Amino acid sequence: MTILIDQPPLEIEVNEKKVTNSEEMELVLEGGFVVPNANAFGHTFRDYNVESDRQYGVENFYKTNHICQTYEFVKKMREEYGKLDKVEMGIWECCELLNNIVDESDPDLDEPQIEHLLQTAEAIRKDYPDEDWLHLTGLIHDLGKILLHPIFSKLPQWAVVGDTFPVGCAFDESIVHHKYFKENPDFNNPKYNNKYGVYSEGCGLEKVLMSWGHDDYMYMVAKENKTTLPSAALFIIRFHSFYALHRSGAYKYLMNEEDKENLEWLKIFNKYDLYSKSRVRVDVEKVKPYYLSLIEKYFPAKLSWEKFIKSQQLRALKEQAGLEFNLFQESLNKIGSATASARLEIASSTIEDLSSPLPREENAGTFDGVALRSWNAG
Ligand SMILES: O[C@H]1[C@H](O)[C@@H](O)[C@H](O)[C@@H](O)[C@H]1O
Ligand SMILES: [Fe+2]
Ligand SMILES: [Fe+2]
Repeated sequence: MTILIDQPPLEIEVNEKKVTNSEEMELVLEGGFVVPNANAFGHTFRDYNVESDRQYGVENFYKTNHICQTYEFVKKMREEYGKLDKVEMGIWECCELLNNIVDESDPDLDEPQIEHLLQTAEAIRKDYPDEDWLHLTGLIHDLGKILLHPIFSKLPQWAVVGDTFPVGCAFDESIVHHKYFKENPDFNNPKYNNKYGVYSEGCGLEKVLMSWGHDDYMYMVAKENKTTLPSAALFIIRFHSFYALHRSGAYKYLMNEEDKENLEWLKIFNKYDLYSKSRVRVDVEKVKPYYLSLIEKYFPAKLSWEKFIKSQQLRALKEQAGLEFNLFQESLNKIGSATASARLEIASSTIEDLSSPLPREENAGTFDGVALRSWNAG
């Protein structure tokens, strides 16, 4: 029997079987991957309203994210980060740097990101052994989270992670915690707050500005460094967090024919990205040679990345962070004082980080392998 889980299909159906074991129903993807019934915290995947240890942080994350991600903000970030002339680094080096990064927007995972990359890639590899490009896509899809790294850009979480959505047209109601968009300046701007906004029917997603974060950044890095990965891989990287489209079917009218084909692969990819999240760790050393061979096949040994933002952008970010700070203060009034002071500390340190002097240009050369290793060890 073929059934679908968790959302109505768009153009394709990912074949899944429902099998019964002694106590509960499990969902099995066509290739054999077993979709777990619950995430590592015992809740349904992507439940943004269930009370859990992560719920407060995740909701607060989306509040800030939805208020700060405006059309203007995205345009500036794309311009700045599209330059890609500051740092040279290989793909695997970047994976290793994600060893210390935890994503605050994710209700399903609090493991370091390198685990998530390998879990996704390995789950795909088992079910699609011949699609090596898709294994590598699994490995690299979240590498853009390097923007959070203290020795990289150190952007605040709201500017890096979480589900993404188009800016420049109306925010669809299917977007997680949609209510917080009311405070986004674009919400009341007649240029942007209607179905098409600055876009047109079938214009193609390539032309659509998405809220700024790890997806768009990694897409730029892969594309500009002339990866030989197929267009479906680049599409997956750029839109894998666009749940409003691939899960809820919103914004379909912006797609062109090529987008529709690529969306089929994205929907397959998404099952592995989402449901492979677990506490079971992959043996990094064991799988490393395989992934190094794929990296060599599809990428140059060193890629160019944009690491720092310039003063103008920094100022803009500081203003946004001021907004973030206010949000924290507002929430302080609502929660108990012990947690409140802890939150205040976090908020203030975000502001401090953003106010610290700009890194000097001469620091922005090739990565020093030794320095990187010692940072990791420390
Ligand atoms: O919280 C997660 C996380 O940031 C993922 O990397 C992203 O792809 C998802 O869309 C989001 O829900
Ligand atoms: Fe992601
Ligand atoms: Fe992911």
